[in-house]
Parts: sequence; C-alpha cells; structure tokens
Amino acid sequence: MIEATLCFVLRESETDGTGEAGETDETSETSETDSDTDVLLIEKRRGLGEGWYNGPGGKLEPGETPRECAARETREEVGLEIAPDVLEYAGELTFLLDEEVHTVCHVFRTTEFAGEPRPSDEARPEWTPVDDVPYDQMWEDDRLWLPGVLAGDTVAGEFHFAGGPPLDEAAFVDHELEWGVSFESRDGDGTDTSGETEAAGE
Ligand SMILES: Nc1nc2c([nH]c(=O)n2[C@H]2C[C@H](O)[C@@H](COP(=O)(O)OP(=O)(O)OP(=O)(O)O)O2)c(=O)[nH]1
Repeated sequence: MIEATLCFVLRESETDGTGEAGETDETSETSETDSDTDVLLIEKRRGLGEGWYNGPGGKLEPGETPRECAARETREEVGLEIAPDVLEYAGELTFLLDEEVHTVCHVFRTTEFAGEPRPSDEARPEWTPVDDVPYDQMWEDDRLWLPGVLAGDTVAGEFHFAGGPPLDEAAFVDHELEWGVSFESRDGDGTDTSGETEAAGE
C-alpha cells in the first residue's frame, strides 16, 4: 500500500490586470470572474498521472508525516515554502485497484505560503481559477471531490479502479464519498467521521 499526499494552495485571484488571472481589456465592463480564488495546479511531467493536472504531492518518505510530505513535495515540485503545521487536513482518499487498497492519499489545503511557483523536472505550475479547473485533463475521480475540497469542505472517499496496473491506466468503476468529515488535528492516523454517505449512481 502506498501512502501519498496532495497539497492544494489557494490564493485570492489577481483581478487588477497585474497578474495572469483576471486579465481585462478595454471593452470589458468588469474584469471579475465568477470566482475570486485561484488554486495552484501542476501539469505533471513524470510518474503516475503524467500529462494530467493535479495538485503538488507524492509519496511519503520513511519517518515522514503526511503534512511534512505535502510541504516537502510542494517545495520540491514548485518551489513554494509552506510550514507543515499550517496545512489544513481536507480529505482522505483511498484508491483501490481490483478491490485491493493501492494508495491512501492525504489531501491538504492552505492559503499560507511563501515564494512564487516555478517549474521543475516533475511539474509545471499554473494558478487556475477554482471555477476553471480542467477536470477533463485530470484523474476521473477528481471532479467528484476536488470542487468540495476547494470550497472548504472535508471528505473521505473510496475510489474503485479495475484492470490495472498501473492505476492511471485502470478503469474508474465505483466510488463512495462522505462529506463533512471531522479529521480534527490528525496527521494521518485515526479518524473521527460524521456525515452522509453518497454512493455512486445515486
Ligand atoms: N488528484 C488525484 N491524485 C491522485 C489520484 N490517484 C493518485 O495516486 N493520486 C496522486 C497521489 C500522489 O500525489 C500522486 C502519485 O504519486 P507518484 O507515485 O506519481 O508520486 P511521484 O512519483 O510523482 O512522487 P515521488 O514521491 O516519487 O516524488 O498522484 C487520483 O485519483 N486523483
């Protein structure tokens, strides 16, 4: 079983024409988009999910906590500095391949970071308005849980894939999601859950 992380860094969109987001032209009545928040996505250049968009993240190293891993991977992949303890635990995703647990992924969210994103061998970073996330160029399950996570909710999910390995070539066949889960101050162990279960196909 692989233990991995994802880290979604959020910022207020730049709508004054000085940044990439919210650029305007003289004929526009307003430069506002539907959303005033950007998320830092990466185009993954290698490894599982290569060529797709995702958040920075990767596998835990020995002795590392999930939040330490999320902060390290974000630094290595896009050069942002994040203190592990500011990360908000937003989700626990379990990916099953042919009914066996393949990966447990801890999902974090933060608005606190230092530095400017820069590309690396692993990732090309891109600030993306949360309403423009390219779900058609991402893992198929992401459209089910990422909008809620970006909106501030917490989630526990199970995602069933069949026909692999590798996981990113398997078919996505089923899922269960539970929203409003209380993870308290956990770092990856023990969960205190509450909320409704939403089964696939409902
Ligand atoms: N958004 C999203 N991410 C997923 C899904 N499944 C899945 O494994 N991931 C994440 C977990 C990890 O962050 C990443 C896979 O990690 P990886 O094995 O490619 O890690 P890596 O080699 O790039 O990283 P490293 O630890 O070797 O540096 O993809 C999914 O369905 N959706």
